[in-house]
Amino acid sequence: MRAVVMGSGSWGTAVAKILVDAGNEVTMWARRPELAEQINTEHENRDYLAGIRLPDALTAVSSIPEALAGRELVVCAVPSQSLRENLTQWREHLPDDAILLSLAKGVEISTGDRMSQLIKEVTGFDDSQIAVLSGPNLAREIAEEQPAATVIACTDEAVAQRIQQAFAAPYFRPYTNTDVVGTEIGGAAKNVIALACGMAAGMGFGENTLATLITRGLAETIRLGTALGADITTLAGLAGIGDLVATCSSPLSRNRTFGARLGEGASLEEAQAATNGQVAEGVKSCRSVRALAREHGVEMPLTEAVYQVCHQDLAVADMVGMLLGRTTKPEVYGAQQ
Ligand SMILES: NC(=O)c1ccc[n+]([C@@H]2O[C@H](COP(=O)([O-])OP(=O)(O)OC[C@H]3O[C@@H](n4cnc5c(N)ncnc54)[C@H](O)[C@@H]3O)[C@@H](O)[C@H]2O)c1
Ligand SMILES: O=P(O)(O)OC[C@H](O)CO
Repeated sequence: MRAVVMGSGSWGTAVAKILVDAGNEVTMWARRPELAEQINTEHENRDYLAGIRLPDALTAVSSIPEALAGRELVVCAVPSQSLRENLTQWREHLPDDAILLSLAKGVEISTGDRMSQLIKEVTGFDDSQIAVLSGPNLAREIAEEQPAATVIACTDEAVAQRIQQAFAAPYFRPYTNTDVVGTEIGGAAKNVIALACGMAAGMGFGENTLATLITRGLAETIRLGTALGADITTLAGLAGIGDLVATCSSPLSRNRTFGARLGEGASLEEAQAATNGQVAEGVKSCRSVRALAREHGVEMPLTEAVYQVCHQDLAVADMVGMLLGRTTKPEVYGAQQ
């Protein structure tokens, strides 16, 4: 396919490399002309993926009209809270028959929109032109060509299969799914749970605590997802438990790392400063995921606790008492408890 990746952060760059390695004609859009120049001449993106040699065939531009002209696949690789603002600028230059693929794992704070909903609102495109990609995909590991898999979700299965073909590289195996809601909710919710796991690790807790947070994090993700119409099996797959395990366990995760800094005693501002401008989506999305849960009458205690730490000055140490002091319950998956 003739593809463009709009956004040159760590995941956008890794995805552009996958698309080239899978045999597509690919360009990237970078906001900063000097970054586009670096990719074109030095074949490296030092700010986000230092040390990774990018394919010679991968080009970059900083002009939006030039980036989008004649593209069949437009990959949206900017953070979720900035997608609306970016897409609004891209809109008039999008080919009418393009397929838009979202990489962002978040829920918009101002509207509660998932990314596919936001894309539909801004572009007016048909659902069959809107897809999402999500899975256990830490950018650096994939840029190093470590084997991994992902999910491409679109309500139109044939479109999902077309994108699947475009992403099939020797080290990257895409699966398809028509459950866009489940795929998106899995990606957004796991960032919040990864913050909680990081906090636990930062406080010095071990694997029992981590496994408990991952498992109960999955339980609340399933409750929210199914309340929104997701298929529970999506959340049992790569875009659910798969991504949850990778993100909650890996020191490469920005969300887990952010949480760990808080658990070690850093303030929110100090943890933010340490990200070097890279997005930890869960810090913002804990607000919108919590709002969605409340709107749908779904209990999400871990998300609530992370929200209170990030936005209501709850001390990380007090989070433990808040979670363990809840009333006792049976362990049931899919129920509203
Ligand atoms: N990095 C990963 O391992 C990874 C993997 C899977 C999914 N994701 C998701 O992909 C999305 C993009 O992540 P990333 O890792 O590439 O992010 P990043 O922070 O590394 O880069 C963000 C990119 O978006 C650009 N951008 C454009 N408008 C922006 C704005 N208004 N504010 C901030 N940045 C703006 C930045 O210049 C930068 O090129 C996120 O939703 C993230 O959760 C990331
Ligand atoms: O670095 P994070 O925490 O944004 O996570 C990256 C990916 O979403 C993992 O699949």
